[in-house]
Amino acid sequence: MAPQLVAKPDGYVQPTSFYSRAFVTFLAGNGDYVKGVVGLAKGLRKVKTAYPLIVAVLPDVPEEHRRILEDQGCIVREIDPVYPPENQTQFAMAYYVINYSKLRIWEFVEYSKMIYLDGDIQVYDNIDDLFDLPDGHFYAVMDCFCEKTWSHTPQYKIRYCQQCPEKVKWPAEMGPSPSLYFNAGMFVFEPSLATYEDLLKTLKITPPTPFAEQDLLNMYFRDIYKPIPNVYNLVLAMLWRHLENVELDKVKVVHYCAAGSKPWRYTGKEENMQREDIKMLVNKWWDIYNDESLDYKKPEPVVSDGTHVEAMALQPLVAAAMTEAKASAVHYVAAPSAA
Ligand SMILES: O=c1ccn([C@@H]2O[C@H](COP(=O)(O)OP(=O)(O)O)[C@@H](O)[C@H]2O)c(=O)[nH]1
Ligand SMILES: OC[C@H]1O[C@H](O[C@@H]2[C@@H](O)[C@H](O)[C@@H](O)[C@H](O)[C@@H]2O)[C@H](O)[C@@H](O)[C@H]1O
Ligand SMILES: [Mn+2]
Repeated sequence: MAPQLVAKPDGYVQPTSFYSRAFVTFLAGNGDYVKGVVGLAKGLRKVKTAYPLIVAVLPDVPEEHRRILEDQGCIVREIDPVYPPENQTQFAMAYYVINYSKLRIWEFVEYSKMIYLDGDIQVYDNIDDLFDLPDGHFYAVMDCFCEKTWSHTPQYKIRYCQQCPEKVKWPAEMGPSPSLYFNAGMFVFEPSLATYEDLLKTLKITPPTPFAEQDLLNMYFRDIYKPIPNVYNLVLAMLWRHLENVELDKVKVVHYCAAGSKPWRYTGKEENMQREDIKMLVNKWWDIYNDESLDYKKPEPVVSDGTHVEAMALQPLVAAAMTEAKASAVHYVAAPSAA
């Protein structure tokens, strides 16, 4: 059954899908980040999200890892890499160069609203309400400038952080204080081909910087960026840098981005990794990862009496409808000119 098609203002024929909303994450390489994505898929299932999880994979993600993700109810979509212009930049982490490929998710225009989540994020409470935030803005949580990964910046040098702007004030002689800056491990956005093309065009003329695509996104969306509370993306460094800004029992989303905090690689040896709150959060991640009751179960046939079927169970049907819609979309667009 081909879903109805809707022509959008920019001429794109958009298939109305079962979901015009979805979570999306990004996976590159044949390493252990696939564990992060499996954990994320199970965490989203545990909080009973109504929306699917799309995994944008680079070509170097092996078939075996793609199968593992599909068996966990994910919709796996291959994307082409995006490289920054030739550069001599020292990225904060050498592998950040692959993170520019995240920009491909703006092409996922069969969805009107998406929430991007890094693979090293876990969702511990339902955050579907974020999909209802007003359109036309870019929502994300403010980052912290206090880790040494920020030592290249003027704010780090004067110990200024947007998390406590009163503690060390931005000096007038340094000009206007920096715009609010978000962590790009989690954000609410609206896919759009026009935005996608413009982002790639902007990338081509923007010298790369240490935080790679995160810096580019902050510059690009600066005028429509709206901060959301840090319960939606707890950057772990907040625990030892700005504990006064954190209410751990209210946190819904944890971002395991501090050095040594990736649960699937945790050794406890790095700085801050012996903290009780860090050990608790790493164990919490493993409890979900190891919970077999959270594994995806192939769906029973969709019942005809309208009973709500768990969203993740509809994945394959949605993916099939997408493919069919895209095929008919191509046919539809071709028909008028043939007339
Ligand atoms: O080898 C890698 C490195 C990164 N990533 C993806 O890129 C995201 C951003 O990298 P990371 O989270 O390590 O950056 P951080 O937030 O720790 O600075 C990860 O969450 C993954 O989704 C990946 O798939 N494979
Ligand atoms: O490629 C640039 C990266 O930038 C961000 O990394 C974090 C991480 O490096 C922490 O160690 C820092 O303390 C934090 O501030 C910084 O934002 C995003 O989480 C990640 O998804 C990716 O976009
Ligand atoms: Mn991350």
